[in-house]
Amino acid sequence: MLLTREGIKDVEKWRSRGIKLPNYDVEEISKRTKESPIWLHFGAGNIFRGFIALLQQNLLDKGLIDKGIIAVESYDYEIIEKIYVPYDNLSMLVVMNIDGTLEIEVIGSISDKIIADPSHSDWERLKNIFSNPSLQIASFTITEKAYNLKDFSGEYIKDVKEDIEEGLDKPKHIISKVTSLLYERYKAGKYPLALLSLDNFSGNGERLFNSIKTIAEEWIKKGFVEEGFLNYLTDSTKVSFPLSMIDKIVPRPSEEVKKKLEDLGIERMDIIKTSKNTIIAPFVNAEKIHYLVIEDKFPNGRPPLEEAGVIFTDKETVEKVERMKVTTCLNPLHTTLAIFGCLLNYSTIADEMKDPCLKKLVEKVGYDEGLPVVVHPGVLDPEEFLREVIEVRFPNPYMPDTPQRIATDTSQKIAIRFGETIKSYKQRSDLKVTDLKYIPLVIAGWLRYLMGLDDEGNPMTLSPDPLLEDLRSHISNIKLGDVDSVKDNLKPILSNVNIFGVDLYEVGLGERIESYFKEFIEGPGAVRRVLEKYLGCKE
Ligand SMILES: NC(=O)C1=CN([C@@H]2O[C@H](COP(=O)(O)OP(=O)(O)OC[C@H]3O[C@@H](n4cnc5c(N)ncnc54)[C@H](O)[C@@H]3O)[C@@H](O)[C@H]2O)C=CC1
Ligand SMILES: O=P(O)(O)OC[C@H]1O[C@](O)(CO)[C@@H](O)[C@@H]1O
Repeated sequence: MLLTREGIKDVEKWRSRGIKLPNYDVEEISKRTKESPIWLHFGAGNIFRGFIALLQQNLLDKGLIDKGIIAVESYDYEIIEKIYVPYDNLSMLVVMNIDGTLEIEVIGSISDKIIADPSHSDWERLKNIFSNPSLQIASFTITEKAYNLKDFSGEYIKDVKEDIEEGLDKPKHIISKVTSLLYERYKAGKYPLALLSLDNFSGNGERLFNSIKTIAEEWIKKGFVEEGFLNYLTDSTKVSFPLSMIDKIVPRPSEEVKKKLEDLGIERMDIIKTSKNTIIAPFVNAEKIHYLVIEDKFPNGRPPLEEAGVIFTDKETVEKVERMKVTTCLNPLHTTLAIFGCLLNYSTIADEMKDPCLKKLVEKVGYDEGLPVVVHPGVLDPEEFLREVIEVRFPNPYMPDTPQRIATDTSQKIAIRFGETIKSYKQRSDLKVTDLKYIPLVIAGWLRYLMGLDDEGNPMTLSPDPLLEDLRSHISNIKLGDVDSVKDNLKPILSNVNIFGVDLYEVGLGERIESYFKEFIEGPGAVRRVLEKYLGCKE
């Protein structure tokens, strides 16, 4: 059995194996989408295929719409060559239920794919789509770092610098590419459009807006575009940047799932790692539970995604719900498990939840330190959400999620995941920052992680992170077992407002973190001993 448009025509074969097929004519929908595109999605990776495309498939299945989504890849073209082209843009979603059952569904709602590179023939097509009045949404799952125009010293990064100098014709950075494409839309008739960031961080829409605006302003200064373009971008009845909160755990594809699919007779299910480090397969494995809350600001209309379970609401509610998830009830816990999971040599998040120390640590970070500063968003209940994360989602033994995946880019996430809670404690008159014990313990754990040695003292591979070299230049002066070697080496990190959102010494936590760190490096096994000491979790 082949996952291709031809292959899925043998309907009985797929259905007899319990695999759900699109309830619509995939070819016909693809044709209509190309004639009159409504939705482009930048970032053709796992979450797009396993969540966003599923929502559109639900609407297509119900006959509520007649167009799919066009996947756009601006960074890792191998994804398109190896995972889209050979499978006619189809993907296979494998939902891992908590009772071990799998729900398998072929997703046909990705109607076309585009390589967003000015030197590729697709670029003209992309410009045409951006000039088409029918387009309603350009959405993004491109990872948090892709929105950055500057490095930590405040300088434009190389590609951005060159894009600013060279103008609209050959942009390299995704934000310059999108700004250049928006200029096509502006020239074609100032048509409305929603630019929807679905990346997992606070104020995602605002950050997308600010980055695009910065490029537009630089191009105005250079005379490449006129002021009117900026007016178009800043007029929310024309171009909107809705905020969103996205939540579905979509781990990297697992070998076990691949084998199960092959056992069902499905061929060519190989997992690949691209040269840009994307780990991807023709299938996507994911949990069933998901939440998507979006600010309802779509100047050119949108598909009725509420019929697929999306919550549309106002900006304030999205902000609250997003703060709840990203800064207290899910992602800080995930990062906690990532750091200590790597140090203690765990290979799945679910296994970590069986470790009494780690379960207790996430309970402390979530219930004791996070919940007190959460503002109830109304549309979801924080305590219930947190309970579901700790009791149902993280412990799902069938989810092949790894601490190493979540540890990726920690330096980019830590300000939001922990810094926001620290700031809230600082602002509240009834709370003291120095009441925080477990968040500082996790931050000290991250510094210990950066030593690149597990708790036994064996070398471990650190997950990719754009600041890794920089951070390691300080940490590598410190030796496991030599508390005196700490000296002032942690100071440049812990005082860096760009990393934590606050200077941890100024708020009164720097010394506490240093002290936990010193305990963590006392020698092999110290990480486990320190957790036992502070959590009282020794079995
Ligand atoms: N995987 C998950 O469970 C969830 C992910 N998300 C968000 O989606 C993002 C992507 O996640 P996945 O699709 O699972 O990862 P992935 O690794 O499968 O795909 C990453 C995508 O981002 C693109 N990308 C990476 N760096 C880029 C850059 N500098 N410029 C432009 N594009 C770039 C890649 O080319 C690829 O299309 C996450 O960082 C997160 O913000 C949100 C909710 C759940
Ligand atoms: O740490 P990241 O890369 O943002 O991923 C966090 C994980 O948790 C989630 O926030 C769950 O929604 C997903 O983004 C992802 O599975």
